[in-house]
Amino acid sequence: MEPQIVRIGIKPLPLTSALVKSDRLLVQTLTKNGYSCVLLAITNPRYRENCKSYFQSFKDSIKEGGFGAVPGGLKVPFPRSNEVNIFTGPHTGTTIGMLSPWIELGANDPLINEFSLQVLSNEIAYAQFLGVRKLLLAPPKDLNHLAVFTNSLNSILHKFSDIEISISLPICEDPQTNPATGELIPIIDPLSTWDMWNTIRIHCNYHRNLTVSLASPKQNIPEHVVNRWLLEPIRFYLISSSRFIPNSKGYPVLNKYNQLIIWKIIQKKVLDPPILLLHGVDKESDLIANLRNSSLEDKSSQAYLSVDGNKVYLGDLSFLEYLKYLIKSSPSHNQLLPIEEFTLKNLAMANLDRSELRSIKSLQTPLQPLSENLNNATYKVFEQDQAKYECYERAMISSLMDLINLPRFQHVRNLPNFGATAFNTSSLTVTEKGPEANVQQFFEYLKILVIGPGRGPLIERLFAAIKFLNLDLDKVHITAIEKSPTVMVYLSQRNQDFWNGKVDVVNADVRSWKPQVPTQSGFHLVISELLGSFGCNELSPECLYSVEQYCDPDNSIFIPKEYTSFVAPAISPSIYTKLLESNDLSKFHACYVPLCDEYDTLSSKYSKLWTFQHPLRNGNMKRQAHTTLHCHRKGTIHGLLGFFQAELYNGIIISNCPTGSGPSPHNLVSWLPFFMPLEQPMQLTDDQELAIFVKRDTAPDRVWYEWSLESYIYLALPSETTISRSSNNSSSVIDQPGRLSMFSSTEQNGTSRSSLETEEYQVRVRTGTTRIHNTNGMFHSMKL
Ligand SMILES: C[S@@+](CC[C@H](N)C(=O)[O-])C[C@H]1O[C@@H](n2cnc3c(N)ncnc32)[C@H](O)[C@@H]1O
Repeated sequence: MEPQIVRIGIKPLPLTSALVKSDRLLVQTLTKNGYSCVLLAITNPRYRENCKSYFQSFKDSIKEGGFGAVPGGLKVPFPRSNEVNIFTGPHTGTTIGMLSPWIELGANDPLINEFSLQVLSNEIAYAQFLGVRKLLLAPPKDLNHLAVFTNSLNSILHKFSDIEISISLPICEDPQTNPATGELIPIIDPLSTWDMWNTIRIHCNYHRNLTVSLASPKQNIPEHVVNRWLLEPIRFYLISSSRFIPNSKGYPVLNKYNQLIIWKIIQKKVLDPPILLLHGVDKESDLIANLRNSSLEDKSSQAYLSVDGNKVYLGDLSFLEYLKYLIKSSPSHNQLLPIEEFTLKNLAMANLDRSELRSIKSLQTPLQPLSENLNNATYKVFEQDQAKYECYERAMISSLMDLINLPRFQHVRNLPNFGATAFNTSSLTVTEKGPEANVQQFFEYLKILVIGPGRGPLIERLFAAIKFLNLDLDKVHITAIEKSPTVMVYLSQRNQDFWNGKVDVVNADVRSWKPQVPTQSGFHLVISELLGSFGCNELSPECLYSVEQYCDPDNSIFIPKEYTSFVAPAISPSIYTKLLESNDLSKFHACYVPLCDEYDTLSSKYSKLWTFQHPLRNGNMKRQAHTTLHCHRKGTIHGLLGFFQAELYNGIIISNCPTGSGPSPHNLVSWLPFFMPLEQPMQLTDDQELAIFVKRDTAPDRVWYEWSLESYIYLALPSETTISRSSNNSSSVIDQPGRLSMFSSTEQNGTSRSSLETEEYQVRVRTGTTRIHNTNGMFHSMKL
């Protein structure tokens, strides 16, 4: 799929539409002027008046007990030709429909609600007839009856299965000004509009045809609000002309924060970018237009249309030109993490079908390099991660230095003139016939084992490290064990062509491999990269444990030396929707590698689960961890994101934790996170605690993870209340085993129990829980 071109549309003023009269002429003229689409109201004020008077007479007849005058008898008239704004024609392909904002879909009065639903149904049916498939709907007016609104909306979504309804909302509440002082009052809940959308979407069970359209903010808004919206299906991003300011030449420009939001949205949503929708640019009284009209000679950017001899103002095209410039300059204002840029670019080039991207097919299951052979393209993608190989090379240099400082390996150091020829690793020239020729037997080889070299990038780096240290290659013996027979063909060729056969390349599974010659045992350095997104999920512990018997447990060095798994609660409505649409509950019990534009963590930190250190010394590969995390912000958790951090050697760290969990380079691109979904999303309000349980379990032939969550709030209760409630066991919400976890803040400070009678207790109350997922690895496991 090619990266999608960002489109710019326009919402003309109702007056402009009325003056032009022909919707076809208006849409075609505006698209000729450079807009991709035009938003028009489906019906006009005449329809509103007609509907309202029908409703009034219906209500009157109910009162009078007239014929058929029961609420069920309401039948709102369908719009007539003089009551619609859009007619058939080729232009409907570039027309977006706006549903009437005057209806009250959320009215608690059943009659008004039914009336509104019927008006909406009529408008949608007409839009469907025209082939206008994307419709914009105004937000609910009465937040106290949101359920009424969503119930009507839900029935509409089910009735019109090919229509997309986009609810328009401000990206964030606008701050109010204190009328007395004129000062801005800070926004209490910057996620309030997101919260409204989230409720609507949950009520409608993540319906695929329900999207959101966001209005750009008046003031700068917190970054976490933008990030939250980026996970949502944003169809239109509305930009009012009032958000623009004139630059020094009088041209309209956006301020920095509005520019950044647009760049972030179009970059992160490059696979399906929203349409940028300008409105208000055809206001005759527009400040910027007036300013420019008076200061500039050039009026060429003012668009007009001649209708019945009159000039109708279509707006100032410099707004459109500015947005085009913003889109064009987006690549030089990168808002993405290196891994996001890398994977989105690869995805955009992968020529995926659009519907595939939205389906469960786009959810990859994690690679299993142990049980499946990777293909050439996958290895090539790995090899693009220069930062990873640089870390490995540094770890190799550092570990080799430590080894050659040992008295027994002094002889490996420094050969006169060595390095002049032998370590040109791209055409390695070794003078001996074979690795053991000319080498006196009393020398101890420095024996290095590379496990799973793939196409050889780690071996290449190993030669670079040896060259850097100017070691005597004759006294180094390198064995490489690769289990995939297919990549072995490439690796053997590379060994002959570039490494002069210096590497003893073995095609075997390291777990069943046995050394054939003395140089193939007693390894001093073992290098591998069998790490998955969650650390141990590519079964590195199992593979590395099997070679410990051929190493010196006290002196051998393993790269990586250790790796730790982490988790964080994940927000991912997009993955949840895909899993839901699969109609297969078992899919909620498998693990995935998500696309990088469809997840975020709800907590700012990650919870550490477990660590594998090499050598392991014992064969216990089972692990489990029960940890807690604090979530400051509200949100819906759709799963857990798994990450890892690996220490390659003495402080050289690699990790895929996005905000870092240690001094790892920020530009690693190999590992997206690991995703463990929840069958039932979990709602959290602000400042809740999350308890996470994850287990790594094993059987002789496989390894799997199980996971579950619980959420808690802390309540401050006077001590008497706490004691009486818990002593009579009347409350099931108070954490019963947690009577141990009930604690007094003063008690923690060392004050005696007897002095606490009137103190406050903090009680940890469980507010939610999930089931245990993937019990006994029934749905997902990694084959051994
Ligand atoms: C993640 S890839 C890394 C490949 C290479 N190091 C790179 O950076 O491109 C893991 C490699 O280890 C190999 N492998 C996995 N388990 C193995 C085992 N038990 N024995 C030998 N090779 C194994 C796989 O075939 C694959 O080539």
